Amino acid sequence: MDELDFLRSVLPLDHDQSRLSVKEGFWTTVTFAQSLNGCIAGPNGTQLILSGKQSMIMTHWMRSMHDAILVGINTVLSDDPQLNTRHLPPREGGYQLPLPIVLDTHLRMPLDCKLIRNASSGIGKYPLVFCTQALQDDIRKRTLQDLGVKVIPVELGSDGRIPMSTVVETLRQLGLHSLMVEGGASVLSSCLSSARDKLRIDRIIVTIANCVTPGNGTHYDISAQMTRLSLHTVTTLGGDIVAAYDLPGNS
Ligand SMILES: NC(=O)C1=CN([C@@H]2O[C@H](COP(=O)(O)OP(=O)(O)OC[C@H]3O[C@@H](n4cnc5c(N)ncnc54)[C@H](O)[C@@H]3O)[C@@H](O)[C@H]2O)C=CC1
Ligand SMILES: Nc1nc(O)c(N)c(N[C@@H]2O[C@H](COP(=O)(O)O)[C@@H](O)[C@H]2O)n1
Repeated sequence: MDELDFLRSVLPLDHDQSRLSVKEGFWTTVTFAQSLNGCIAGPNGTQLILSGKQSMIMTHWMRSMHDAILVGINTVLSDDPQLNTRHLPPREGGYQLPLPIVLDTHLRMPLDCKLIRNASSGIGKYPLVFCTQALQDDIRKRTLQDLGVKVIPVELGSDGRIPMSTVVETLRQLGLHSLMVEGGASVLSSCLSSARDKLRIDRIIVTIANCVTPGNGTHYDISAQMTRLSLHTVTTLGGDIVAAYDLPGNS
């Protein structure tokens, strides 16, 4: 099985198998890469390239299939990600890029981050940033908006965070139909925790890279009880294991 065969077997794709096909509803994929000892980043959130070449290409194909891609602000601060599809083979017309979504409660997004720089150079979409309602009239909001960033202030949940249900509802209202959640650790924790009540997760896709990572690496964690997922499909890509899971109760 290659990267595309894997994705065809785990995602509901359209007739030409290039995009997710969920016209009426909304599809959420949660995905991340981890080392064999369960780390998604190094100590203090230092970025680690865990995925091998093939599983990284699989992630970029997955990006090209979703309408939006979401990360937490710490991921932007530590990795300065591009969230694009640059590892895919060049083709005429390029690939549709997902809209970058950042959960940035206190609007800490650097004005010179790659997401903004790429968009202003015409090689990416301007990110959509969710922040607290308290920053509705803040100068930081206006500064980001002046650069082209779309900022959406929302009421925080009882945990002081942006509720994932509000994010999904907003994306639906914007006419988007699919979201790929890429992390980091806190976002994965809150998504996998809130899956029990508000956020419907349709597929979890994990790359288990063939590496062990040193030191006190970064893990995600959930405080709720143990949950057994159901294994949908598993394959190997290069030296990595790539597995797709469903949450219990999702049909
Ligand atoms: N291996 C992988 O696949 C990935 C690894 N990472 C790694 O994760 C690390 C960053 O993880 P974290 O520090 O945990 O930060 P994070 O990227 O998950 O961002 C967390 C921050 O987002 C904001 N936020 C607002 N609403 C939230 C909500 N509902 N849930 C969670 N956060 C919310 C808060 O300010 C919170 O502190 C980086 O080192 C990065 O390299 C990130 C993505 C993928
Ligand atoms: N699939 C995957 N494998 C890894 O080894 C990773 N470190 C990540 N990290 C995620 O990808 C983002 C970087 O994106 P760009 O390469 O800049 O497009 C990083 O911020 C994490 O979200 N993913």
